[in-house]
Amino acid sequence: MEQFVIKGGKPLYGTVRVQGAKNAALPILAATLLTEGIHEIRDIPRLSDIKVMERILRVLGVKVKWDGNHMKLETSGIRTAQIPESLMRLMRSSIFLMGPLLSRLNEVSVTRPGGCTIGARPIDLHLKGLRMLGAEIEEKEGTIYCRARKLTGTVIPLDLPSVGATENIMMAAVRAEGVTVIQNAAREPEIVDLQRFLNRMGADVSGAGTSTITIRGVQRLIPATHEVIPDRIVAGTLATAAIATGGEILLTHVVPDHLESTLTILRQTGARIKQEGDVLWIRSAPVLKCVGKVKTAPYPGFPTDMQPQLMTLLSISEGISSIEEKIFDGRFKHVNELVQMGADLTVQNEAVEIRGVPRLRGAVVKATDLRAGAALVIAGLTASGTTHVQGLSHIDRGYERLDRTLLKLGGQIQRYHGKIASL
Ligand SMILES: CC(=O)N[C@H]1[C@@H](OP(=O)(O)OP(=O)(O)OC[C@H]2O[C@@H](n3ccc(=O)[nH]c3=O)[C@H](O)[C@@H]2O)O[C@H](CO)[C@@H](O)[C@@H]1O
Ligand SMILES: C=C(OP(=O)(O)O)C(=O)O
Repeated sequence: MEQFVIKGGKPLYGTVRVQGAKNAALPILAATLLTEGIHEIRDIPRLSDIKVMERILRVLGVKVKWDGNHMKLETSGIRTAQIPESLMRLMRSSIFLMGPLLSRLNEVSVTRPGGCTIGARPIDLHLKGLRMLGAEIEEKEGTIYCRARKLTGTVIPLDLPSVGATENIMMAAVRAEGVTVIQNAAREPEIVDLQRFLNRMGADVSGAGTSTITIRGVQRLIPATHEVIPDRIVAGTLATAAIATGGEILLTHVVPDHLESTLTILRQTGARIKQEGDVLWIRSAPVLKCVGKVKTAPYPGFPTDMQPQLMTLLSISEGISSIEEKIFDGRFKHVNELVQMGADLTVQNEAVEIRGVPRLRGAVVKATDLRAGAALVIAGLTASGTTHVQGLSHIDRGYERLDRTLLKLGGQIQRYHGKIASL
């Protein structure tokens, strides 16, 4: 079993270039299926989720060539519209294949996607959107069959601003006849990046970043070259780790505007943060302070994907804070692990009350999802003694060589394969 062994107590110092965004790269890779030809997608993080997307694309008939973090995809030879259950199950983002394949081949069959256990995560809004565009969808023995003789633009009001449903509908609608309007669309920066890529392919999409996205159907798309945006959650995670360890770091390749809500809260702990162009400078404070009440919310609110990492930081910040999780109903699995490390946390329905303690202590803990894993790594970096973080497959879904990045910043972290004698 792989694990990180972390000796806590070293402040992080140094400079890191932030990786490209997983949540931008995954839908964009799926969107390359919309038309045939050779696409080039640049700055893709080398993550296990990207590997799964690559495997699915290859099964569908796409030829893929890597050059460092850049990927060339030849999408001319698509030979099937069926995605095997074994691959669908590996991640939530497999659902992004629905929209593009339906548009390109008029049919697609998938099973329900897998992914981290952070809540129920239904796909009803994805299916509702595709149905409203004209798809017939039938679920039989676990397989969702989706067919459309023709897709036709319409007004699609979303019951809630789902990121994935917004993206799936955008991709399905780019070649639909007429105009599609997504109301109550999600506004995340990754959606703006998808719009940029689709428009580079010749689509006519506007409004991403606002609650109303308009997609005017076009007849033809062309392959495109695109560089994905920097990962705002990775930037936020590293900033949080620097503050928690009492360090000082520079992050390059960042869009500070994308991190506004995160930086506002991090500053309330007393940390100093300056931004200039695509660089963020973060310096911790001698005493970290509590921040009162925080609620996760759709963008531009405080991101749920930063909630566990912030919880670790507030666990060692003086005073009482609370975090309410408003997006996912099962995203507190890190709480017990942090308590095991000495955090003083009380769960009250959707919220956790956090009473800051002077220091966490090392323990053997397990990541049960991606950001919970990041939170436990930060906890290990600040704790007294040694922390063993298990469940690295979750962390590897979203962070490119996190251990190497932290080592470079002076963190004492090692990845071990197999059993460790002292355990
Ligand atoms: C690959 C990617 O971009 N993942 C991000 C995306 O996930 P994802 O796209 O899955 O998240 P959504 O925005 O869709 O989910 C938000 C909420 O809507 C609910 N919902 C969603 C779809 C649906 O059909 N029905 C429904 O009820 C979900 O259960 C959840 O409670 O946005 C989340 C919220 O910012 C982030 O945590 C994920 O990192
Ligand atoms: C929940 C996340 O991702 P996904 O939607 O891919 O499971 C995440 O990135 O924190």
